Amino acid sequence: MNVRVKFCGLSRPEDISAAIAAEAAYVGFVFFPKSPRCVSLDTARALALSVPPGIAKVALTVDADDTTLDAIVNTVPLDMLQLHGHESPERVSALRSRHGLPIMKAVGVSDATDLEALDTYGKVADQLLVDAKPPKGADLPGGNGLAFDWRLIAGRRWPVPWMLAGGLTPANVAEAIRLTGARQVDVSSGIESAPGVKDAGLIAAFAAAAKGA
Ligand SMILES: O=C(O)c1ccccc1NCC(=O)[C@H](O)[C@H](O)COP(=O)(O)O
Repeated sequence: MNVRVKFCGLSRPEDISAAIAAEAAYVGFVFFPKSPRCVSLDTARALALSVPPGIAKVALTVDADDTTLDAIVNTVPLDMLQLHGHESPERVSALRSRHGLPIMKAVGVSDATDLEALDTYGKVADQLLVDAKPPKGADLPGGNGLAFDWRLIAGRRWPVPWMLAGGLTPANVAEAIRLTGARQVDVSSGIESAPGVKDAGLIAAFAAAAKGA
């Protein structure tokens, strides 16, 4: 299956090289100060400028205010915004108009009651990121390396493209794709040798496993 892969939380030139070699469809830059993957505007700009055409550059933010988002969008050449906080459907629509960029809204899933939010955001976002819900009290709203029960979304479809995320690794991504029917997958922790440190071997292995699913 031709599965499209997003590598999230890249922070070094060698991460971009590994993502290019692995035929990434998307690369993600994290702008969340508490994250070990957080990049400065200057770093993100330099990395984004090194990404060849055909790979979408995504900025990940968490309940960011307009000033912060304006600075990101005006500094970093981007193709998409990923909203990973509690942004309302109205905020998603407003940011889509304000920045003229497609919006991917992350929705955390832990049980069936979380699925309604996917239907709601599927009406206003350009893409959905179907992620694991962070545990209560977690420092990070995403990127925790935790998976949810993929059977919850087996056979589910939404009116916009969607991406599966949460605890994916080279070892489990093929099974996750088989169970959910995902055509796009997103990974961060599962391609790291330590928090925030991407590993080129794991990036290659993840892409091979996803594309071979
Ligand atoms: O990666 C972070 O540090 C992060 C911080 C704040 C919000 C979201 C964050 N990451 C999201 C992702 O990298 C992924 O989109 C997704 O949550 C999957 O992450 P993982 O389970 O680590 O593969």
